Amino acid sequence: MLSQQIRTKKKKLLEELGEKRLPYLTPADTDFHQLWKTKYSKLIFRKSDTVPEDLHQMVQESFLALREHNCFFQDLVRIKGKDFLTPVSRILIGNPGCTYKYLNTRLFTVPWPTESYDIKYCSPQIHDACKALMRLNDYLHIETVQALQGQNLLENKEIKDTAVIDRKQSFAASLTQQESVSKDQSSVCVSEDDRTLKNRTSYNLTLLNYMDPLQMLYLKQEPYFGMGSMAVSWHHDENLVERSAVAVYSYSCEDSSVQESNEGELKGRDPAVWHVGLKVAWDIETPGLAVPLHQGDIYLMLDDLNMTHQHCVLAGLSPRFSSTHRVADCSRGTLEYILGQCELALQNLQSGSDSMALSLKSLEAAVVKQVEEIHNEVEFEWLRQFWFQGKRYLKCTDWWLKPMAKLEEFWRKMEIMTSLVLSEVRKEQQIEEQRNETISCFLLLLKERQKLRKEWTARCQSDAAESLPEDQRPECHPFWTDDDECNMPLPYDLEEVIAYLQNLVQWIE
Ligand SMILES: O=C(O)CCC(=O)C(=O)O
Ligand SMILES: [Fe+2]
Repeated sequence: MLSQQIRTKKKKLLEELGEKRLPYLTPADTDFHQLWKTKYSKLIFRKSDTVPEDLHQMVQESFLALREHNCFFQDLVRIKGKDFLTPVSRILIGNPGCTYKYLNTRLFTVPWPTESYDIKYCSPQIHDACKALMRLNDYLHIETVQALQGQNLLENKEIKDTAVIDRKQSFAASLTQQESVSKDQSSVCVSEDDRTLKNRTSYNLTLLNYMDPLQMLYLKQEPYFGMGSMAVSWHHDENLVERSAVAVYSYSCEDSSVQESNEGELKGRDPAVWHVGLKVAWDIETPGLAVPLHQGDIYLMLDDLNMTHQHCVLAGLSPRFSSTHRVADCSRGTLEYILGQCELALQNLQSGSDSMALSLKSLEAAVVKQVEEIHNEVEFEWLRQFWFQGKRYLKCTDWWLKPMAKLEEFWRKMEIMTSLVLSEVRKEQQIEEQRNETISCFLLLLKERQKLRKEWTARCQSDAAESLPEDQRPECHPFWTDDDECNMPLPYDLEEVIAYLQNLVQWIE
């Protein structure tokens, strides 16, 4: 649905609700487990005592170490064209070179220690923390696979049963078995199911959240059910592989002296305790669910739960960390991908015989379009996203600095390529069909570039941006003015270039 329609629908619902609130259940309600089983069955909960004690210890120490080293940051996200600072502070940890985009913000992983990568951390504790979270990731992966197998969520029941038997044998043994009966249809499907299972559970990163409610001046109130203060508003998780699971480890630093309100005494959820809230999307019939989360509890959102339902995080009174493991859709989100794109674009650039004069190999519309698209992608999805987050990544590791410098070098070459297209266009030549097509494509992409540059300049100058401490303040980079001696072939502001091309297009038509 279009976001405008969603907004209208949401607004209408809230107006209809007025002072009334929709019902929701907590463990204090008799129907709680029945509702969970029937309407929220793909939400899996594991109490802290099911998790190995040494893992708890490692993970909890990591959270505290990362907080100690000031590695958590509020994100300056953009929703419906407005800038907001998230109440929770975050850090992304995961596979080297991976990114995760949410609410128009691309977060870059602090890499966890991965074989064959030489990663330098700012302190040994940060290294240990990343390592511990990778161990938690492995643990949650196994838990998720088991939960999915237990839930009959694989396509075909019969095949699923075979798969379970297979997994009970050693990996090597099951491989041999599959080979020996490879002509057997069901066995082929088993491996397909295995692949599906792997694709939907191989968490490649975790987004860590931290919030101390007592430090927050204002928290939004949950609007539909009256569930109280929210740390994270209702949402679907974005940018995930379709039907992939999400696993969350929750660590609220509960003080044993804080008295929990007696069960049954209160109406609704206990405001002292952290909860995850769930609702069925676009459904006001089904009551909501508020599940209390205590120190070290885990929950999983399996299969399409994240699509059919929304979730939110309801704040308690104590500071709380969570580690949310995801299968990010990295098809356009890895360093490897964007470097590959840049190399593709630069294939259209050639240096002449004197090796100084640069020129373009092709002026074909499709080629120019592809190059200018990649130019926009590297500028707005990578360079500006990265520098917008200030120097935050340097708190943990310098891992991204080199790749960013490389991407900027590529981008500079693409600025030259854009200027070369422009000078070709300026040459008065016989006007041919192909040239018109090239100019229109080119113009469209420059307009997009200009629009996005304006948006990013504004984003860097918002009140929220300027309220941030110096070391977190967004940097509008790359940025240059006409007097800068930076040898840029084109101005930052493309207004005049666009006006010129616009004119040309009109004249041709
Ligand atoms: O902290 C949690 O329990 C979940 C947070 C969440 O929903 C998110 O970060 O997307
Ligand atoms: Fe979420």
